[in-house]
Amino acid sequence: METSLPKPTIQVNELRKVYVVSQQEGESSSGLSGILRRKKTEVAAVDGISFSVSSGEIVGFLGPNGAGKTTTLKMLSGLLFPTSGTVSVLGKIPWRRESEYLRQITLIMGQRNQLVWDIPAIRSFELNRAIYQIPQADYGSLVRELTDLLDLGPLLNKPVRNLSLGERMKCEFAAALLHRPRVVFLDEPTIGLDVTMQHRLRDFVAEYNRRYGATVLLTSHYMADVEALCKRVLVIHHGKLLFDGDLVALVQKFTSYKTIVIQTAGCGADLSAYGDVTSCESGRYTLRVPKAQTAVVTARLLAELQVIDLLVEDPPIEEVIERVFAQEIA
Ligand SMILES: Nc1ncnc2c1ncn2[C@@H]1O[C@H](COP(=O)(O)OP(=O)(O)OP(=O)(O)O)[C@@H](O)[C@H]1O
Repeated sequence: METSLPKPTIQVNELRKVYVVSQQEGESSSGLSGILRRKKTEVAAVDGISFSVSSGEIVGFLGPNGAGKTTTLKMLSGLLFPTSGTVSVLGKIPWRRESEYLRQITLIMGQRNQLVWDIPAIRSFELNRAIYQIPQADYGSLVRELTDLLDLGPLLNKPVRNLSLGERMKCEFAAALLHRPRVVFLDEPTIGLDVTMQHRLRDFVAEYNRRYGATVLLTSHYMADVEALCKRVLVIHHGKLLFDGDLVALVQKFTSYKTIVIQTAGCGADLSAYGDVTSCESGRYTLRVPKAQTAVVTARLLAELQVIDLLVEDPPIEEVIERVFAQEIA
């Protein structure tokens, strides 16, 4: 008997979004002629991307500024119509904005806030309770659970404008997840936060995913977020998908060298025969070595020098991603 595979939670096919932008043609002496002589140009912000995400996956969506990430997330959450292509999330077409759909998803944007500025966060939560028709019987326990997970106790009754950025983001997360969405779109959720708060929210996303099996699509310029949360990444550049696969495979595919860090007594020696020396501080040399030669060079370093400690690492993920954007495939 043939068994059919479960349908992906998110299915995107040949998705495109073209913005039409009007631009002033050349220099003009009068403002009026500038208005009259406007040229329309098209920007393909998302240019035919296809991917699918299974239930419960946390997928990182990476790309440089202007790559098309936010535009994609807006289409997936129903805020924008696409120019062409199809999307199905939880079996629904997002831009139809059916309430049954909107009740199962959320979009959290680090640079936008949904909490009302002048009133305490708990009042905004109550507003969301009404909007999402959360039964009164469940509401109390949902608020308590999120309050415990995010340590919101002392924050909920202060006007939002008096909260720090990190405190506000924790309340934003709680407000956006009160209706317990099955699909969570996160657009730069930790932007501008200090390292401790980034860590806190990262742990919270992992816990939310574990507890409720939520599917998460995350954009972040902080690679620590991506490394901690996402086994799989999608890389987008100029609206096109450059890579879809495991983060480990991405590192393997786009790196041609390893970094060897050795601790020696001092920095005086010339180690250029072993590889490119990128730095030395207090006897701690960092060398770049072609991937294929790592084992040989490591053995030589240990045999020929007085090495106190040695570490072999992949290049930092930020560097790998830059290579992907530059399409420098090793
Ligand atoms: N409303 C709009 N009208 C015209 N062009 C737009 C509009 N929104 C975005 N764009 C353009 O579409 C492209 C993709 O933008 P988008 O915001 O999706 O990128 P992004 O990957 O989210 O970037 P960032 O990391 O900077 O947030 C950019 O060239 C941007 O200038």
